[in-house]
Amino acid sequence: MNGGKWVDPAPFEGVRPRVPWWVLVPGKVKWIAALVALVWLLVVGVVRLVLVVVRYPVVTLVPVSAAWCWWRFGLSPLVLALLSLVAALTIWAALDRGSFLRHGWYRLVTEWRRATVYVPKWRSVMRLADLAKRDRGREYRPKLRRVRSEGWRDRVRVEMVPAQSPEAWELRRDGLAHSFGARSCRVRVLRPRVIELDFVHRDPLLRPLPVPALTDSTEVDLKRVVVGRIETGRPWRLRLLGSQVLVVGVPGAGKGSVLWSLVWQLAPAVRAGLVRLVGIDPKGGMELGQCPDAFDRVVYDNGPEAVALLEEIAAEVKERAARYRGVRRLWARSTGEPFTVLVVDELADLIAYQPDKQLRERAVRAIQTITSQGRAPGYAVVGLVQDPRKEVVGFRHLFSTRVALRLDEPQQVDMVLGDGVRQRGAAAHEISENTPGVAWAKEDGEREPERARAFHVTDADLVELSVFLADAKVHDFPTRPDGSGEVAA
Ligand SMILES: Nc1ncnc2c1ncn2[C@@H]1O[C@H](COP(=O)(O)OP(=O)(O)OP(=O)(O)O)[C@@H](O)[C@H]1O
Repeated sequence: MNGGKWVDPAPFEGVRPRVPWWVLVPGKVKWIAALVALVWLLVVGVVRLVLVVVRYPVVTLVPVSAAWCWWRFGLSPLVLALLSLVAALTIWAALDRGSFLRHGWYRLVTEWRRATVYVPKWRSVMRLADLAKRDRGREYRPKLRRVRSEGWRDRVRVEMVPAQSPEAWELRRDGLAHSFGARSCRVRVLRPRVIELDFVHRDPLLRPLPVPALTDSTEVDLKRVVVGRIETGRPWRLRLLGSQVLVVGVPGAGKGSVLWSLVWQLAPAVRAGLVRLVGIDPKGGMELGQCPDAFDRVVYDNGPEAVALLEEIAAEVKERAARYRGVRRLWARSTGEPFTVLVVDELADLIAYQPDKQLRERAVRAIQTITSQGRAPGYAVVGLVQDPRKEVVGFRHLFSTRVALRLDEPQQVDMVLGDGVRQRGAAAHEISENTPGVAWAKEDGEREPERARAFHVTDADLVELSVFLADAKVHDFPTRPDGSGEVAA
């Protein structure tokens, strides 16, 4: 003892044995923890198994069913079942190829591509493309979700890592396409944190589309006029009511086909007087002169006559707008007034290349009035242009629907479709010369642009259109002198 304190005469100097903490946990708790861990492992295993079956239903369920069939009934019934399956699939493919591809073949392709392309390469591509991030020793890797193959493209759903934006993926589109063996890659945002990558393997718009048959039905929906087909096979619809349309493309890109597809679909309504077409063709009638019967009025010039027509329409727009003010917000059939579509081929000839400054300025003012105020009173402008530069169409923003056919430079795509749309994949400057009529279209307010092809309206179709739209004429047939009315053979 030292002043009331205990002093150990011989302190223990050996290494104290270190026992793991769980040794100290009471036995009962250990048993419960082991049970919970076992159940957890079991649940994880079952969930993983279910996920594998959900992701690869064909390659898991078919062999498992075959094995069960063999074990239960023997080899001969199994062979018979497999032959019946092949026969059923062949009949299905022969009877309805579309549904066989969609629900049968593409499912198999989906599983194949997921298992052989996306899963094996995902981790390394994400790391090399700098899309996976490390923080405090933990790796944050984008998650590969659902894969769907549609033949021409694979849709790969991805859950981004925190703090990642779709722009990071848009910047790496080319690298991703090469890494996963696709021709191109596009990025679409589905919802917060989830994007879908389209890996495109071939162009579904390679073949020209014939125009549909002309009908007598005047029930054309001016908000969704079908002018062709989009990549997925659905109709390509252009909005005329409540919108202004700008179509841009280099010579030979197929601007004419977009224009005539519109006119073709409007033809029954034009014939019934529900829609009025007015045209200006500064190329002297090279384009609109192919079917003048479609137009209520048409001017083949970019001079005073064309400007006077524009000013007349601008005045009509103002007058109708004044009448509608406070009564209705948007034109409707019930007004009894025709919906007017002003078609201007080579818009730049009127508003940029016209050498007379006064005429040019008057044309710009009139077109600006029609595009900015024409929406509500039922006036739509369809402007066709080869060159989208600012000096040429300084008020591109007034056109709420913009169509970019084949263009020369990437900057032109930005000018037509707006900033950032090309980065998402709308590469109008990469459209092939061999596919005229293919375009990227974008409506204001919609994030994603659509790739589509307009109907191919041939010269023969235009003759048919002229006949359809020409006023009914009564022809006098030669009659016999006796007045019997029979035509001599
Ligand atoms: N949708 C289409 N499908 C198939 N071929 C098309 C299509 N559109 C146009 N073509 C063909 O491409 C060629 C050029 O088309 P078009 O004259 O319409 O181009 P454009 O852009 O109007 O040219 P320009 O500016 O010189 O008038 C024509 O031979 C036409 O037959």
